[in-house]
Amino acid sequence: MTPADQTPEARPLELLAAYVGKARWFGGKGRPFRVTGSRRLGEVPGCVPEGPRVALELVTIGYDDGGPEDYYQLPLAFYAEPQERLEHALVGAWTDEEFGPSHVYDAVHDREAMACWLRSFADPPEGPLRFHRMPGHELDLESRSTLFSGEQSNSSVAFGDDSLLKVFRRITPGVNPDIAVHEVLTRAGSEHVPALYGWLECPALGAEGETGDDVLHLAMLQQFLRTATDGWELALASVRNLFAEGDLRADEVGGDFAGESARLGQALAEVHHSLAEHFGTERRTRADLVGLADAMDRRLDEALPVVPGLEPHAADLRRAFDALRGLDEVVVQRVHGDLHLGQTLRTVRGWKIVDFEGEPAKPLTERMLPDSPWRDVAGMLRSFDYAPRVVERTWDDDGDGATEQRAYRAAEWAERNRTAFLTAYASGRDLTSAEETLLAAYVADKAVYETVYETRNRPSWVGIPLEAVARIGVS
Ligand SMILES: Nc1ncnc2c1ncn2[C@@H]1O[C@H](COP(=O)(O)OP(=O)(O)O)[C@@H](O)[C@H]1O
Ligand SMILES: O=P(O)(O)O[C@H]1O[C@H](CO)[C@@H](O[C@H]2O[C@H](CO)[C@@H](O)[C@H](O)[C@H]2O)[C@H](O)[C@H]1O
Repeated sequence: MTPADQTPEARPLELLAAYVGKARWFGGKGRPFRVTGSRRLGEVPGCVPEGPRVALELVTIGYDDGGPEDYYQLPLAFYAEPQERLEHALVGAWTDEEFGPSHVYDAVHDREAMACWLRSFADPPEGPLRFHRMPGHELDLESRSTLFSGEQSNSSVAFGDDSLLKVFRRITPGVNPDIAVHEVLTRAGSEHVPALYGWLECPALGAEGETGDDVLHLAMLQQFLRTATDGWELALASVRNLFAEGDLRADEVGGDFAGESARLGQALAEVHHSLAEHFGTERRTRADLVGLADAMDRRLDEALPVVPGLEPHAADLRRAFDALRGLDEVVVQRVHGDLHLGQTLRTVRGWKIVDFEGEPAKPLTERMLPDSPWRDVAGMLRSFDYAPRVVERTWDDDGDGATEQRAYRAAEWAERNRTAFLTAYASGRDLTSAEETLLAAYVADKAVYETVYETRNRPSWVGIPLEAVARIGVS
């Protein structure tokens, strides 16, 4: 039984489709889709008479290309009167079965609506929406919400500098890995993740007579890291520093990032250690490694029609994947699954790692499977490649004729930081040849994933992973 099987209610589905289609967090971009249904998961309690009514909708997305349906969460704020301040977040106007004639807005943009969530977390009410709290933190009910802007798969709302609510957008029945990992690492007292304060869930199945213990995890409330700076932004600033100093090398400029990269490598090693300790490890044999190589091959097969520029490099990529077939065994464990610099935050207390949801495009069941920690390392190595290439592309050169020199220095920055990160991750030891093979395959696989991701989301950036793919054959 899936959320689609639940009783549909009359909703102006085309208005919901128009809103979803242009949202950054919608992962179905580039595919023909329709909203085929919408179910009300519940009303957020904690609202006040002078404010909006807030309800959570689960919309079902069907794809005309025959792919499986997806479910997306739309938290909606219902007002009897139009709200000029929320014009940018308007979903539409209709007569709601519960709330009557309404002007309806995406609730994450609305402070009045988000205050209802906070009150519900502070004093969890009974009802279909189940607000859970972790012990040890008193929520600041006076804090005002601010929606994070930017390129994200979910919607994150900060409550002052006290807490951060991540509203999950694509919903899969079952435990959300981000919540599960934060819960375990918070209880273990890990220094490298923001503490989990609570989460929101509801039963997966609503219609009468249905059974099953699946839940829908809808949102996660966590510690707001008030001194945090995004690792991606720090890396970009370091590259800009380097480019601004025409004659200096990466290790000579003030903004050298290698020390941070090394600390980040150490932080990731510690997180992996905690995850292994609390979720356990498993051994995978040669047959599993063949399965892994097959999966990478399949991902390439699926990417080729989407990104024709991959074709000339397909043989080199497959060679990197094939090398896995010669390995005897690998130890797997719970990992991050989609690690890049944008998932790291530098605070006065060191590096924190966030967003343990895995790759948004993968089915949840796959994202929860144990994997090699080298997948995460590969993700970071790819990110150290991205940062200088992004700056290179947007650098206002004023016709200085130094394009080639910049490309050389970009490569130098990437290499310096990759090495610092990797050396610290491995505590200074050399990688075994099996580890090198694994790492090379994961890097190649990640680059393939990125070519598809960029084609669908930021087509002008597809050259970045494509150039990396092209380098795989020559290294
Ligand atoms: N606990 C936190 N405190 C402050 N900022 C955070 C925290 N967690 C995440 N962020 C910021 O919010 C952004 C989005 O978070 P992330 O978990 O990556 O969301 P998404 O799943 O939408 O990609 C991150 O890039 C980071 O800058
Ligand atoms: O952060 P998300 O979980 O939404 O991850 C997706 O988006 C990322 C971009 O925001 C994307 O990362 C790619 O671009 C980054 C620079 O913006 C770069 O640092 C990463 O190395 C690169 O993979 C990620 O792949 C995607 O899953």
